[in-house]
Amino acid sequence: MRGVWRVADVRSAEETLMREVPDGTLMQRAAAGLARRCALLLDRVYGARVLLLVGAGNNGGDALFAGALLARRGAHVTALLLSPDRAHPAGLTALRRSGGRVRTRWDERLPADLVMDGIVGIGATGGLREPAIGIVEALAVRAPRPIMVAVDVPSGVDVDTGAVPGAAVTADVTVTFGCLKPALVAGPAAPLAGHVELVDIGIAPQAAPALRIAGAADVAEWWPRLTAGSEKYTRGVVGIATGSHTYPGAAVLSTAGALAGPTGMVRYAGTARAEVLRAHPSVVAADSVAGTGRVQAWLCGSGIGTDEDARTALHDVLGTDLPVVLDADALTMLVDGSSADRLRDRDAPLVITPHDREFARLAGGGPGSDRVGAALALAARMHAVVLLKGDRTIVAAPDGTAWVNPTGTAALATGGTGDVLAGLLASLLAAGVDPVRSAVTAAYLHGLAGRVAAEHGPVTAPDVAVALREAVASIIP
Ligand SMILES: NC(=O)C1=CN([C@@H]2O[C@H](COP(=O)(O)OP(=O)(O)OC[C@H]3O[C@@H](n4cnc5c(N)ncnc54)[C@H](O)[C@@H]3O)[C@@H](O)[C@H]2O)[C@@H](O)CC1
Ligand SMILES: [K+]
Repeated sequence: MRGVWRVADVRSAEETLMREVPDGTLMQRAAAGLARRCALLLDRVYGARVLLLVGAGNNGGDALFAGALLARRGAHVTALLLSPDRAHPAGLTALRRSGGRVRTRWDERLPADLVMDGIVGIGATGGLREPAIGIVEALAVRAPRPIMVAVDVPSGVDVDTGAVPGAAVTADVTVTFGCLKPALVAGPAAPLAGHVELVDIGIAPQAAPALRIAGAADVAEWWPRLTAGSEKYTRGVVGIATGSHTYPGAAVLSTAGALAGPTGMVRYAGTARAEVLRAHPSVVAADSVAGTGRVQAWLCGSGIGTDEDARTALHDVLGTDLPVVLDADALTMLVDGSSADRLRDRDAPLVITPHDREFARLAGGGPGSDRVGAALALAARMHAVVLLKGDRTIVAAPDGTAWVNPTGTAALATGGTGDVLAGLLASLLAAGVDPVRSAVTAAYLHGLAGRVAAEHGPVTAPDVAVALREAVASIIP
């Protein structure tokens, strides 16, 4: 698990460390890491043209010291000071001593193979301002485009939320210091960071992380293991109430997702039973939730519709004391309030898996640009684990913990992939995996499956279901 910390926690960790090391040590470590990464990005440092965009604070200081290191290796380094009176004095001295040049006016002709964005870092408030906006926009359309390296964070983003309030830098690489920050991994800011590289400057935040990122090792650890004594109920039997005459595909896909999980058996309940059995002969099928044998978790939602039968299915699923995943149509039915009593009376875990439009219906407004904050608020209000889908899927728990999924891919933006995800998630719940871990694991493997499927051409939801098995096999020893 990797942690992601907010600005206040980064600052307090920096202050603790700064009391123990000589002045300027942290900035020297940051600048050394930054210069090393920039050198790798350039074909050749000697003779390369490097442009530093230098703002008023220490972020500009990092850029100046890193520029000095590159200048010493023979790069032609020019610092453009956006607030000439406030540029980091020691950084300026170091750059000048190393042969770097300093400019205070933007000029279209300033050459650049590589641009270092040291306009603003964790001290930022609001979007970029002039003259930075004009300069960043001009560089973004320059041909050939220079390599853009953001110092700590791309300037212009809201570091704590990942919102992008106005103009912002789009980086190829972000070299960040000490720890990851929310804007590098979540919200509309995340894609602006490009490839994120973490430089260890020795800080160790003590606060709980604002966000967590699971890795393959976590997923492997949480995945239930088979033992000599395993049978279907120790592995977990999952109930699937999805699909309908009109949308049998949703039932087939969510069942496929469940079968790729650790489940010992899938029981299907609904009117797409013929199609489900044809695709998956191992499934035991019934017409209704009430007529289904013993299960250990339910998935209700996708393709089930919102008619009387669908409402009965939802009501019956929520009436159990089992963990439940609600998706798609089940979320639509939740909004009318008719299941409110059932929700209120439940103690068992509830996981909901909305995309943005479903989220808006449930929450009374879209997630906006603070996706983590919005997901956490809905999780607390509904006493549910919220898996908010997106290219950086968020998992938010009612206790205030939040995760962001690192494996997402645009290849998954195609109809029916959410059904596969929900099936896998329900399968993990039925196996007794904690609801947050189930959601995080399902998102992780689903993303990986999307990537695997994309290696063979354009991706459809059945491809993702098939690739899920390969993704599971690649992670679970
Ligand atoms: N504190 C530390 O120990 C370390 C800090 N480091 C660097 O220092 C940065 C933080 O430095 P600072 O606290 O000086 O803050 P910043 O350099 O992030 O920015 C603060 C300055 O930028 C101006 N500013 C704020 N919002 C702006 C906007 N939207 N557009 C343009 N200008 C804006 C403010 O007037 C302020 O003077 C980090 O991001 C990192 O790059 C690193 O050197 C590592 C060590
Ligand atoms: K920056």
